[in-house]
Amino acid sequence: MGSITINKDLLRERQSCTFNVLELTHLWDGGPEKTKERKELEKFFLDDPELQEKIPSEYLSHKEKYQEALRRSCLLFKKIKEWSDTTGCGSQMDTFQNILGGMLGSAILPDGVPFALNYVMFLPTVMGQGTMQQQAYWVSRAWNCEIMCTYAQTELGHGTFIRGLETTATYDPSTEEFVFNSPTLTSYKWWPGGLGHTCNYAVVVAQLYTKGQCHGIHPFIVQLRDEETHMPLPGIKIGEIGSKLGMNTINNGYLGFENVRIPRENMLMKNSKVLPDGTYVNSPSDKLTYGTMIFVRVALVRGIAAAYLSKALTIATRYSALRKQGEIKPGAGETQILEYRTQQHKLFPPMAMCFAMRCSADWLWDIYNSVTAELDRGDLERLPELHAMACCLKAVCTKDSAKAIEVCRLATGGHGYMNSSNFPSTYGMVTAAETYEGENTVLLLQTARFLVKAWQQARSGGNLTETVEYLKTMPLQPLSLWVNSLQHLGIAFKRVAAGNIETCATSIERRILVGVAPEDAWNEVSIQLAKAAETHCRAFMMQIFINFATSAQVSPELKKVLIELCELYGTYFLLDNLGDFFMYAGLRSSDVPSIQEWMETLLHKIRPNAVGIVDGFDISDAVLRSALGAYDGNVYERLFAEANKSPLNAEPVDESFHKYLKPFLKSNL
Ligand SMILES: CCCCCCCCCCCCCCCCCC(=O)SCCNC(=O)CCNC(=O)[C@H](O)C(C)(C)COP(=O)(O)OP(=O)(O)OC[C@H]1O[C@@H](n2cnc3c(N)ncnc32)[C@H](O)[C@@H]1OP(=O)(O)O
Ligand SMILES: Cc1cc2nc3c(=O)[nH]c(=O)nc-3n(C[C@H](O)[C@H](O)[C@H](O)COP(=O)(O)OP(=O)(O)OC[C@H]3O[C@@H](n4cnc5c(N)ncnc54)[C@H](O)[C@@H]3O)c2cc1C
Repeated sequence: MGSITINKDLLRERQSCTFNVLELTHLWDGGPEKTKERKELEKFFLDDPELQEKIPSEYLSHKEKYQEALRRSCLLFKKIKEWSDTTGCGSQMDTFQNILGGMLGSAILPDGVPFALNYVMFLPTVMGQGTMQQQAYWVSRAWNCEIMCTYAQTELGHGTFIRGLETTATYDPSTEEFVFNSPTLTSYKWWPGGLGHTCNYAVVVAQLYTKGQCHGIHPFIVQLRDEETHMPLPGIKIGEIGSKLGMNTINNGYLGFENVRIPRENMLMKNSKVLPDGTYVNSPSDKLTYGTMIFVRVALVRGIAAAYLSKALTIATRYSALRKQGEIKPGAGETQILEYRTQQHKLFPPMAMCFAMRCSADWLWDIYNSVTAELDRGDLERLPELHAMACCLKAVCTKDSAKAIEVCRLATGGHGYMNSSNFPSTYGMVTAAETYEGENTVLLLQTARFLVKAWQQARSGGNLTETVEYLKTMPLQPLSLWVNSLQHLGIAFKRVAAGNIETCATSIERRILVGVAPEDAWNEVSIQLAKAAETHCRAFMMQIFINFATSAQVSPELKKVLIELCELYGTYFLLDNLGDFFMYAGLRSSDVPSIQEWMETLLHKIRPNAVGIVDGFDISDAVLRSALGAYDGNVYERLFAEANKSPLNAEPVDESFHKYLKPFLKSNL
């Protein structure tokens, strides 16, 4: 390879950018201090040669991949402690978030961190559902990695319908122990991250039986393996579930129980309890058991959906600025593919989505923290709204992100199909989030349940919480003529959501009136219900983005870009769902050409800043891990270098030629 210089087209793009890229980086990170901290953190971890990949993981066997991931995880977590002890810079929680779900983790362990569940689910469950004594004991042990833990809820037979879990925990007052059993094959735990060969403890969710009565599902801490030998304890049947579409180093496992006994104190008893004599004490709300799932859904919107989309966009946009293919005007010379309006339509709306996701994630994180504090004071009033918003934002953002990452891959043509583009592993990571922590359709239906209730509340003149307030006002406002403005977009999205919710509510009512059972009516209308939840989420994201773009304390140049992206978000989804806007928002077909033109003009306006915007995400090459997306744009040299890492290129003639191909060819002479 020749000497590395910055690609000329990328240089030109950077020179023509109209805003200060560093200002965007600071805005994205949450301030200059945060940017500084992130960069120091990245340097500390990514400059360590021991944490760098020696052989691309695609060329390792399944077992080697796991072993290498475990080696790096141990080093990584030692370094996290070193980092916090020596720098005092940033809270450990920030660092963990960056490692487990954020950019840093994806640079060092792109196919998943086998320790993730210890931090993402075990610790939050103990903190949310354990008593003070339980927290004091287990949190420090797990936090300091004296033990390694996971969260075992899903079973072979049930993932969504958790009330149907089959694992049993039966209380034995004579020994003050719970006895765990897996009565059927379908009751085996299946999926928990790190369960296969990494963890020695787990929170296990099981049906609690005491005094002959079942009290539903509850969380327990169960030791799985000996702390010295790591051998499975008697009665524990444990293993790994095998190779998957992605996340192949997170070590998902299975787990069965045969009369496994644990002390009574290992039931997490902050909410409900079993007394030594076996008396069951009820929780103030059975929904509190579901708290950890809310936490992870909240964390995923930023940590997975927005973060991985920003990576895919950086790769595809830089590549599109330097890749030349064909001519727009014959004889005018080959054009950067980013000049094609269709290419801009592939890349710029996802850029807008990325910003909308980030604003929504910040809002969600804030309300998560305030509602959690209210729950601790026994106030459950805002829990349904938090649950509803966490569900729909998790579903819509992971869906948009996965879809957009695939569009980014397609936008890079054949080279995007290479593992060295880093699209396959990025997609594998994000599409998993469409399923785990609540399958997306199921989560949308949870939001719909809240929305239909809110609709009924609005009709009967009751009070409504912040996110559904519009259900009261929207139907009353007269439909006005269409105006191409952000304000009108915000209202139109709410009208569409309100209209969809009303359609569902009246469809259900109509069916019930003619004698359909309410549950059947719900199922019959559920296609529309899932859609209503999505339109509610979209209206929410539109409004949050409008508030953010119009009130951001930034330079006029950057503000202009934010507003353009915000308008693009609105026009893109409007044009993609015209039927809804015709039905509910007063749009007429004669309005459409001007909106189409508005959207096309926005693509044209964003075009000169496209590279600047993705540069503003400030994702280093070590984090991007992409031959197509590196900052210098030396794509072809990098593709060659990556191809030469293929073990097949180690010898000019592979031994299989002599073994198979040569005899075969000769036999045909
Ligand atoms: C340090 C941190 C760093 C973070 C970094 C970023 C992250 C990085 C991550 C990378 C690593 C990846 C790790 C992968 C982790 C995956 C782990 C899992 O999947 S684990 C497995 C995850 N598994 C799943 O997610 C399973 C999905 N299934 C479920 O969640 C539930 O079973 C269900 C919701 C579907 C139904 O439940 P069911 O009992 O049949 O309920 P009904 O329908 O009958 O409704 C009854 C009432 O309850 C209400 N309500 C419901 N939920 C909640 C809630 N959470 N709250 C409050 N309320 C709730 C509901 O509204 C209703 O209210 P109302 O109308 O009566 O007033
Ligand atoms: C990579 C990965 C990591 C995971 N990690 C963990 C972990 O650490 N710990 C853990 O406990 N679990 C984990 N899981 C399991 C995960 O939480 C479940 O897979 C998820 O909750 C979905 O459940 P399921 O697989 O049973 O799907 P199902 O519920 O069987 O869904 C199949 C289909 O049925 C539909 N469906 C189901 N119920 C309804 C309904 N009520 N209404 C309408 N449609 C419905 C769904 O929409 C979907 O289309 C992980 C999963 C993955 C993929």
